[in-house]
Amino acid sequence: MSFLKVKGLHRRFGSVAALDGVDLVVASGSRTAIVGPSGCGKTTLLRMIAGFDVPDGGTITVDGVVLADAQNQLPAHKRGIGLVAQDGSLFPHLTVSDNIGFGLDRNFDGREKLVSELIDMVGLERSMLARKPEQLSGGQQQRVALARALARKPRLMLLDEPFSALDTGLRATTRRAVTEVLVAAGITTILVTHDQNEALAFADQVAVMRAGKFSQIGSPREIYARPVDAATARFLGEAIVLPADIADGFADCALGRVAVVGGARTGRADIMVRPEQIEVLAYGEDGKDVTGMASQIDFSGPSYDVTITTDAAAPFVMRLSLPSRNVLGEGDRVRLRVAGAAHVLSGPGSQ
Ligand SMILES: Nc1ncnc2c1ncn2[C@@H]1O[C@H](COP(=O)(O)OP(=O)(O)OP(=O)(O)O)[C@@H](O)[C@H]1O
Repeated sequence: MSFLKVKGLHRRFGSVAALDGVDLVVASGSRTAIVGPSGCGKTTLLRMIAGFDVPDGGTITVDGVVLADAQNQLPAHKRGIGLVAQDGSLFPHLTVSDNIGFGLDRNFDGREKLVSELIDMVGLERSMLARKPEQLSGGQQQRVALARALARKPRLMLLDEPFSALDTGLRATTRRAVTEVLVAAGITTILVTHDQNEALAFADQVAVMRAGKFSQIGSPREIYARPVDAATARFLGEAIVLPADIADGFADCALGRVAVVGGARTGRADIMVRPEQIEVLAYGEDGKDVTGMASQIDFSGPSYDVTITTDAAAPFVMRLSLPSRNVLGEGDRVRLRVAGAAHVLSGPGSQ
């Protein structure tokens, strides 16, 4: 069931079209991740939904109620939407307890109990309630910011790169903890992130933004395996894009004859395979496989990076990361095979 609907949203700042016709539908209780390069409009969109900025055109509705359109603007505090920003934005002079309870009525009898429940919910010790934010780690501060946003029982939670200031380990732990809390509370959530792995791991719907609009919206697997174009493919991970001749469900390309998905497309088109689909096998005579040579080996413990150049008259060069079980040597010969199907990218010139 759709919960949030954004339709035709526009916002200009001078000559910059920060939002250039954004459409988005978010289902009740779901998790959406918005990814896209810096400056593409992600924060502007969240600020519009939260009610901190006003669109030039388009509509935002939640549960069938219009929050913003050309005529109406529901004030931010009446929208029932929580926002957790990159730095948590805690009040430095207030204790953790007062930060969490900030939006609650001072005279509300159950205030202390609710604050204690919220700190439990985000997995922090109650002994931290008396501390000031500066006495907490970055990850703990983000959990307090989440508890503060949850205190107002939001219908929709907006997370604007809330984990980006944390180092890799803490980032994954905090993300998992926050996801658990939001899922348990059944709160519809939108996460903005630069980190494609984070987006794919967090969301049931990923929306890829480019220059003020979404280039593709879909499930993490769909977006990863079936990107609309090469730019979207590369934004979500390493991609090998190569020209091919397509007929009868197969593509003839520099990696041999590869099965394709993507409709009844025939003729010349670009195809994409993910590097993990490339099987690098010991060299040997097998007329079906493409052969090549290894070079530029960078060993980094569990895996290593290697450049493979195919043996064709017009060689195809690709950089792969392989597990360190059998590290290839400089100049080693290999056979190559593509596991699974390649994806046909849409349109000419999608490279
Ligand atoms: N208040 C403002 N005044 C002028 N330009 C603005 C304003 N806010 C945003 N912009 C511009 O609008 C565009 C979109 O900005 P926005 O902050 O939404 O991008 P973003 O995708 O969130 O970027 P980042 O990932 O770097 O945070 C940018 O070109 C930005 O410079």
